[in-house]
Amino acid sequence: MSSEPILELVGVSTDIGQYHILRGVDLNVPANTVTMLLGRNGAGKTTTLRSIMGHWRCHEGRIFFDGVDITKMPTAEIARAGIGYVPEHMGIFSDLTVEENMRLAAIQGPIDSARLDWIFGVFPALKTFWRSAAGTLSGGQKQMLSIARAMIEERKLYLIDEPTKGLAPAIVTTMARALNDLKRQGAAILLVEQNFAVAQALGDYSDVMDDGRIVWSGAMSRLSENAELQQKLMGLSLAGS
Ligand SMILES: Nc1ncnc2c1ncn2[C@@H]1O[C@H](COP(=O)(O)OP(=O)(O)OP(=O)(O)O)[C@@H](O)[C@H]1O
Repeated sequence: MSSEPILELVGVSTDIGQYHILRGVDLNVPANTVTMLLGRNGAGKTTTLRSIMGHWRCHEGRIFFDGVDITKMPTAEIARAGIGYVPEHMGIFSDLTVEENMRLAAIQGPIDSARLDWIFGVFPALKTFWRSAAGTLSGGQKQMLSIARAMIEERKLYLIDEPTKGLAPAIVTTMARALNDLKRQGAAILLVEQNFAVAQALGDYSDVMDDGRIVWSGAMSRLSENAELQQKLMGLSLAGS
């Protein structure tokens, strides 16, 4: 890979209760790239993101972010170090307004108005519903708010779990544009995404998981050109899914 990794997992193993979910994950995310984390349902993608954030604690292995060992750091400190996390189930506060959700997400202080204008440009609905309770937004708007919360301050790395799941095509396009903007600003993104058109359009690299391990790693273009490889790694033709 061309650039130094901003994130490096070395032999990360995580148990949930009695189950061995991650079994020695080795993963590199190069700076200023989009790395796709792919694999069948239950392969361990969400558990990998949660282990990076310290929501699950790995019992073996090491996690380095920007050269610093974050393996045992408290989650809040990991976030402050510069990782934005967008969980699969949104992570927004339904009873609070859009504005309050955004203000709470700005962990370094007041919201930067230029950055907020950029977010309103990408997701105009958030401006329209600024003073509405987040719980009253549509599914797509909630997903936009969830991503916008992570975008409100500059982060070196974003971990984003299935941002387009269940969204209408027009909103998927908006979402993809927002992620592209983040990358153009110099961020790295580790993205779990089942929509192959999105994965193909955004991904520079791809890591495929199976049964708690990375089983293939390489340029996204190599995977998208090779239907046989997709079939072998994921048991399905991604292009047809
Ligand atoms: N809280 C939990 N308790 C018990 N098992 C869990 C828990 N969370 C996840 N698992 C199990 O860990 C395995 C990996 O789950 P994970 O959510 O990381 O997979 P995934 O690759 O993200 O899949 P999906 O696309 O379905 O979200 C699965 O077998 C799942 O059932």
